[in-house]
Amino acid sequence: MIEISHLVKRYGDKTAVDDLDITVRPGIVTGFLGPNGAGKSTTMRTVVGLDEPTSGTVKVNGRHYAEHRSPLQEVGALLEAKSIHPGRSAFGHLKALALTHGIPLRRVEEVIGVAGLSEVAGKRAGAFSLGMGQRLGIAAALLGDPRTILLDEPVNGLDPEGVLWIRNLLTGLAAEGRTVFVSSHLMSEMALTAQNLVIVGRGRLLADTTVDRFVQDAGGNSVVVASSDPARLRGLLLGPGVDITGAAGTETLHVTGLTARAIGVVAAENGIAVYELTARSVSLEEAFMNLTRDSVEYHSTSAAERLDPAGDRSAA
Ligand SMILES: Nc1ncnc2c1ncn2[C@@H]1O[C@H](COP(=O)(O)OP(=O)(O)OP(=O)(O)O)[C@@H](O)[C@H]1O
Repeated sequence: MIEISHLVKRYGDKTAVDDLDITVRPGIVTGFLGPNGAGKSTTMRTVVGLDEPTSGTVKVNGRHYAEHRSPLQEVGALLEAKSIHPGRSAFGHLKALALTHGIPLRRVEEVIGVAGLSEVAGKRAGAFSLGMGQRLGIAAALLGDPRTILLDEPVNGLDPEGVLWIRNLLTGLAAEGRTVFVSSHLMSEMALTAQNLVIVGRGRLLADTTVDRFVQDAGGNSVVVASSDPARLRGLLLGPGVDITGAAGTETLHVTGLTARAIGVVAAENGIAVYELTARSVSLEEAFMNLTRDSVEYHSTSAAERLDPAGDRSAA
């Protein structure tokens, strides 16, 4: 469990984290999302004592990180700044970590296997690809068999097989009752992996919710149905958990809470002709961008804006 209470972190004039209040629970994967510079890495660094909060408290498994007697066995972290000696082999790196933390060498072999690095364990870490480096970082995070795992952008640089591996690994770790807190820019990947989402922008909490709730609040999955008798169809479809909207005088209804298939069956059973039946799923990326639009610090400009910064296209 990670308990972050009124966390503030400032670097000079810059407030990287602004009064963040969240609890990351065990037994589920919690996705940590936000635009570039939102304060995700800073927050994670404070959890493992790499950054001191300006104010507020951060506890992991009930204590401040520094108060744990064997922190690597409490919290495993993959953070952006890697401290791997490039001349060392993957095995050598993990062995050195294990030796300094009283972890048996058999565990090194184990995590090398889990991370899929068995064939390259003797290779210089400096020659590793981005994806192999990520796997080594994750192996190091798991070395102490920690109850809480923090991963900053773990899918960065991984190929599709690696992305799937991470998804299964995180889900498995959570199923074992561990706390899994993972940052990512990939909303669609988080939707598949996480149950809870913490979304930040400019250091502030924007949402602390479940993936299901987030989808629902963003408009949920709906079905558009155009038919010969929308008023009668509406009456037939209405029921608990079903919401139907549609402008008067049009043949189109927007239905949430029922599948397109179920609507088609009801229409057919009641002799109503269906002209259109379209399932619409909300794009999570779109919902995320709507939520964080005002918090994005690093906007790119469109090609048109770059060509004509004054925005006066009539002169062109
Ligand atoms: N050591 C530092 N000194 C000064 N400013 C910093 C430092 N670390 C982070 N910042 C600033 O704090 C803000 C939050 O940065 P942080 O890296 O935590 O964001 P992030 O959400 O992890 O971003 P990204 O998605 O790009 O990795 C940024 O504006 C960043 O420039």
